[in-house]
Amino acid sequence: MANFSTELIKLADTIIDEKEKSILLAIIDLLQSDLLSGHSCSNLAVVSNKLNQSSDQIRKLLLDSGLAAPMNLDNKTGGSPVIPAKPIVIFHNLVYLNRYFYYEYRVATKISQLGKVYPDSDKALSILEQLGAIRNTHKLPNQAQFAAIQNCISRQLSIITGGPGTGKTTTVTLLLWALSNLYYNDKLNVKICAPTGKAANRVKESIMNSLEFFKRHELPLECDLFTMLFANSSSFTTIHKLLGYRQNSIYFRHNETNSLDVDILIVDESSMIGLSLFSKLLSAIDPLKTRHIIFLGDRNQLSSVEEGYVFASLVKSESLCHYESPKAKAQLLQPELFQIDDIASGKNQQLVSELLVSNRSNGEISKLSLAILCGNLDLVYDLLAEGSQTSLRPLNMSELMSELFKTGDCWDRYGNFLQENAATKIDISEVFLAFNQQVVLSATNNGFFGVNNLNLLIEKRIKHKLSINEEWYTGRPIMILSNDYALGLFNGDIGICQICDSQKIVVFPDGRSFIPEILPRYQLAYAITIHKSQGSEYNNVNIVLPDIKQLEEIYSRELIYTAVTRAKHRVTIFSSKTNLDRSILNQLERNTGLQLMLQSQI
Ligand SMILES: Nc1ncnc2c1ncn2[C@@H]1O[C@H](COP(=O)(O)OP(=O)(O)OP(=O)(O)O)[C@@H](O)[C@H]1O
Repeated sequence: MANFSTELIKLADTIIDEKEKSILLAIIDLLQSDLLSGHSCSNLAVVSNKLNQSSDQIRKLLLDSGLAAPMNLDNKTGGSPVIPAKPIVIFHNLVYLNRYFYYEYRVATKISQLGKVYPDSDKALSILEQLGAIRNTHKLPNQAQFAAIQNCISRQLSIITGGPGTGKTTTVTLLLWALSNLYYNDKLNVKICAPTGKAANRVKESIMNSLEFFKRHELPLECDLFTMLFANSSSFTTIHKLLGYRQNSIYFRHNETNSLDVDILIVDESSMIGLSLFSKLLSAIDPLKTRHIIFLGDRNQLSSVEEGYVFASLVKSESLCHYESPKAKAQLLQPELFQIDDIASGKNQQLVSELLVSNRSNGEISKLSLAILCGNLDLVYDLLAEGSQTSLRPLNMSELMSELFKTGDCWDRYGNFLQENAATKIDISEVFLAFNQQVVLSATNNGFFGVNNLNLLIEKRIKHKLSINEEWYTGRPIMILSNDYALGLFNGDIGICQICDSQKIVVFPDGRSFIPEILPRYQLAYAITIHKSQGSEYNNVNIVLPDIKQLEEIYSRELIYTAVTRAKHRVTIFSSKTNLDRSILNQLERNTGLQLMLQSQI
């Protein structure tokens, strides 16, 4: 992005008229700042408003400067429209840097190319009948899950969205069983990927748990596919690994000219995928080779850290549940009063299947997250006041530390665990298990209540408990902050230190270990940002919303929903009422032209 704007500024500098030049430079500045905030483009009306010019004046100035060209998707003179070779593209009322227009356009094109709807075959019908029989006897899958499976079987590309515990993984596991039976004679090449290593490991674990669940409930769903999946080390992977990352390159080994050799592709945590990666992933899919591609995710979570709004746009392009409608609100908050069939959103052949009912026993946390989604402040505060699993505390460091180090709980328990095992050669998987029980999530890295300071304070207490002064000790958790393709370590990966024969190593959940000196940039991981917590879950989550003026903009419904839904058993929010209100009432929307493009029948 930096190169783009440097080039653009150079071009704008050649404009002779000083007034025009200054407006152009201001537009470039706004474009860049929108990209940094996650938008893929700028809204012409907003730009003109900020610069005190009319939209027509801004459009004319951009076009006359020679820096921009209009793009009209309806204007197809033989084949697909050609994207103008200008640094700026104006599409409807949106202003793009050329590259980002190209990414969105490529996503939209690919989505329409992957829109194959398969006719109902006898075999498919018979498999659905078998699944229907299982449903009758075992009450699983439920109606919405069944409809989602039906949708996915009948379409080349489909989306399953739903909050935590709504049964996305269960549905996908059943779907894999159905597909392996459908294509019985073929040796299916199935890949299951996610944007981060942590999320890829989690989906693997969740599918294993689903299979265990089926076994316990005696569902007759044995098939070789699962044995094959778990035997092949590359079945569960990150999107970067799947596409074949290359060191020091933004290009992958797999692309439109060297497509992925995969029959069925499942992509988990899709809301975390930024625009450029989404575009590159779809480009590497050959519609003639890949039979099914299924995107899974929670459309209400925070969007990717990078620019783009792809998953939410795709879901919105065919959205069925509007949280603002009174009926939807009533259904969401008291699903037990409604028949599951009322809520089931899937119908045969829909692109998007939405699962709404949580199967988790933690009723309070799912109610709280739904009240947040509905923007119902009264209900949120009632739930926080009355709940045994949910609570609101004032933002106060001594209250926070007493909660985190309550005797025998949270980080105190982790400290006890490390202390009890200090003399033995501890099994690192047990350390991970103890560590992953709890987390502190802050909205920011900096400041008194930021991740950096919280980590220092927590570590000080842990070290005090262990009576040590050393920097590295068994149990010290760190989070990697940048990608290192050579080591195969990625932003967000968490490792834990183990001292073996006086040597310190950092072990990662896949068992690989490194000496700390060769690790890419990292930070302590007792506390992490809410953004970094996406794709993870913990029993006990403590959320901190610091009072920092600059943070007001980032406080949003998506942020607080993402933080709350990381919790499985307990969530405590440390915040002022102002910040919590602000978070719940502020719904983020990113600028994007993707929905317009999808409607344009590319
Ligand atoms: N139809 C159902 N009836 C009863 N239990 C179910 C049903 N579907 C899923 N479950 C159970 O609910 C729990 C959550 O399901 P699952 O892991 O599939 O949800 P998920 O949406 O993938 O969750 P997450 O987003 O946290 O990964 C599991 O214990 C699963 O066995």
